Amino acid sequence: MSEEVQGPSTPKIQQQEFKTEKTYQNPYMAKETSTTHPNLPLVNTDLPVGSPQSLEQQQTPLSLVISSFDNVQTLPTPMAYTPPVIQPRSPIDQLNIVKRRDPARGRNLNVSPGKQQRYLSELFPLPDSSGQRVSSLPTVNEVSSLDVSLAESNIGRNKLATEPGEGTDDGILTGFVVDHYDEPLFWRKVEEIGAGNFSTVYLYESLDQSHPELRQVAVKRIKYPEELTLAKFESDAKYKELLSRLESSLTRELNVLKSLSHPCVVKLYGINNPVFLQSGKPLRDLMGDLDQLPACDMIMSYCAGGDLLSAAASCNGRIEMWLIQRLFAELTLAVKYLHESNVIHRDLKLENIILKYPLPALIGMKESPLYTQKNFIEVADFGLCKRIEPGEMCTARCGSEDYVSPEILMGVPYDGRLSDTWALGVILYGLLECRLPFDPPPNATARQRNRAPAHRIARFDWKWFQWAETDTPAKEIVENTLTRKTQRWMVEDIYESEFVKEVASQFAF
Ligand SMILES: Nc1ncnc2c1ncn2[C@@H]1O[C@H](COP(=O)(O)OP(=O)(O)OP(=O)(O)O)[C@@H](O)[C@H]1O
Repeated sequence: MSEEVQGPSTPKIQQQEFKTEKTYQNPYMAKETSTTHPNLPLVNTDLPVGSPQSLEQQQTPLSLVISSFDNVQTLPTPMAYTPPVIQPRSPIDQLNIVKRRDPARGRNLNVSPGKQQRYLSELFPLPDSSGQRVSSLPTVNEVSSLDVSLAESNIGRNKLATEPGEGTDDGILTGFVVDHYDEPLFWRKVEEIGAGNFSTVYLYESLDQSHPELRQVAVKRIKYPEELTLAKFESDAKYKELLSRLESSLTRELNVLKSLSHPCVVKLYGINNPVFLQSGKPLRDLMGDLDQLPACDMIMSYCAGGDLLSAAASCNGRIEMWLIQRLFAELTLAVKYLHESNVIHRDLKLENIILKYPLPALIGMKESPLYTQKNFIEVADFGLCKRIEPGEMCTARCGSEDYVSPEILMGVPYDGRLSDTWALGVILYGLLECRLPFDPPPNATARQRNRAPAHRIARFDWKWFQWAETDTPAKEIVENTLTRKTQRWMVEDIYESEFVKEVASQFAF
């Protein structure tokens, strides 16, 4: 082990067998049984670090081998995780998903954030599911609170046949401002600005000048899973279940977005069809007798700087510390606001932090009065969010795998707020170290590179590399978030930290 590489007190965990015999019902596949996996230790995430039990766990034969990394030029990331041929037996090994890499992202960044994250969600499968398998675990019922059926109503139905953006492909979008459904507004498509697993995002410009704030908008067009676009499955019970899951997920995203108002959270300005905001089952209401799913275009605030992952990639991950502090302070404010509003995000990651302006413009604002007056970021992508009751635990296993907390991986009920702060720790580590904490270490052996991040996450197996010898107030945030849930900081603790408080107290927005 290289002497100069010192990490936080990453526990080494005794290899134990899973005791659980829980059976998970996978709605898309045959029943799978979770039993013991020989290679995966049981991680008791409730043990305080330093406790006798925890120390006992450290006496593990699975010691992490860190050899010297003198010759490391780039940080390796496996292109794909090939699951073992054996029957999956632990909750983690049920995460049978393929990693995709977006070649446009992070091309020049010798850090592993330059990849499209593996995605796991039990809520609904990926739209282009050809090469993807979505982990689907204990079924949970996270239905939308909105349960208004507009089946009897004709609102919006006449719009379907002439859906401008998609249907006629003339690049003109007709939309309605939230809660003002009597008067349509029109936008012209400019270009595609982003794409995720569940949507494509476009820049649109207003065709009239009546609403200056709506002059440029980001339009998020939902991609439907292939299973729903193939009409031959329509009679299937499976199709109906999938449609209803997608619908509740979509309405949840829309209704939560509609209720939020914070400078550092993306704004939902409007929608191409009011039914999406008025009905609890808009897809079924709008489909009617038609054999196609209705286009769903969310009209949102536009962030000209793109996402933080791409921005970091564009400067080879070298973002100055003042800017990291500034961006992270805003992110903390946004998440604090969400949690105070009883909303958990569940998909916080670099790709979902979007910059209001391009990076050079943000850097140029450092010395300007705008520095304290304008927000730099918005948090986007509420596709996996959930409104929770105080104290409510979640069971849906979802998120992007590199950012997902150990308790979500292990399949135990989890506090969504603590899983969000775990993701904040991953993000801050990523910005500081130019790699994600649970990527294979820079000097990884071939065996370590083939191991999925999930295995390292379950062991809290991360280390400082670039920051091993240097101190910064940012480190305490990472060390107190990438830790066991019983010790993990809530967002209020992060907000109170020196690193965040120093900057956040200056904001005038
Ligand atoms: N309001 C916006 N302004 C500018 N760009 C945006 C905006 N919203 C999204 N984008 C871009 O589009 C990308 C995809 O958006 P989003 O994450 O909402 O889609 P998704 O399909 O839900 O993604 P995921 O696969 O991560 O769930 C973002 O990473 C970002 O680059």
